[in-house]
Amino acid sequence: MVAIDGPAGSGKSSVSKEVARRLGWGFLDTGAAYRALAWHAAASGVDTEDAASVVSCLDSFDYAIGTDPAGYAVRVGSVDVTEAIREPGISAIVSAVARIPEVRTHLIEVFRAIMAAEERAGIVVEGRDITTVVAPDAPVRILLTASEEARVARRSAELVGHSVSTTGEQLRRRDLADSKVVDFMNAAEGVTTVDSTELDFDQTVEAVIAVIRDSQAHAG
Ligand SMILES: Nc1ncnc2c1ncn2[C@@H]1O[C@H](COP(=O)(O)OP(=O)(O)OP(=O)(O)O)[C@@H](O)[C@H]1O
Ligand SMILES: Nc1ccn([C@@H]2O[C@H](COP(=O)(O)O)[C@@H](O)[C@H]2O)c(=O)n1
Repeated sequence: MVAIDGPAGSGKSSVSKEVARRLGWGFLDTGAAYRALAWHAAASGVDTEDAASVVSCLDSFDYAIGTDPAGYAVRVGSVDVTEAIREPGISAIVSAVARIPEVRTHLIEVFRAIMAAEERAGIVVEGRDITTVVAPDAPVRILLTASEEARVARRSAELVGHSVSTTGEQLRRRDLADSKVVDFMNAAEGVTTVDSTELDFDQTVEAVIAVIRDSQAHAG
């Protein structure tokens, strides 16, 4: 198993997905669950700033996600929310949902169950607290970083019709809120940092695979 953490826009999901595809492994995007819960709470008419109300949504949160890096759907009940959870409106409210302890406890159990059920030879799991909380014993743990400037530029290239300054402001606000809950800016002991600021996408994938190969070689 490979655990990858990092700040918003550092390339966690795109790089992890490609690494998993090349290795023939599964891929788990944990941020999708927090986003889907934020979507579910909003769709249920709940005030996402009110922790008790969000917690009351957990019983009806029927969440499913695939682990095939070639393509996976995110579902809440019978609704495919794969696209909807990427909307800036969800990005704006997800941190308030993710800071609630009961939510984190619940979703960490969901992640561990998905990881345990993976049938491929391994799984790449990415998020904010995978290296430290969800899977601190993972054989390979990586902090994927990039300068704020590079991350804003990459995210802006994806979000057509949004100004760079608005995108940058949203990314900074989300990192600030999220980093009050978990530390994904500094590598914990035993975690290898991959800084992609000066790397293109393919070089970053190669750098992550090199860390995995190195760890496998040392494990014998
Ligand atoms: N090394 C790189 N060079 C250039 N572009 C990159 C690189 N790594 C990732 N990207 C691009 O940056 C964008 C953001 O990447 P991605 O969505 O994977 O980040 P993330 O860390 O999962 O973000 P978030 O936490 O906000 O979901 C994507 O368009 C991705 O293709
Ligand atoms: N392990 C994680 C993963 C995500 N979060 C929260 O979810 C938000 C969305 O994550 P993305 O990776 O899809 O951007 C993120 O901003 C965090 O609030 C988390 O807390 N822990």
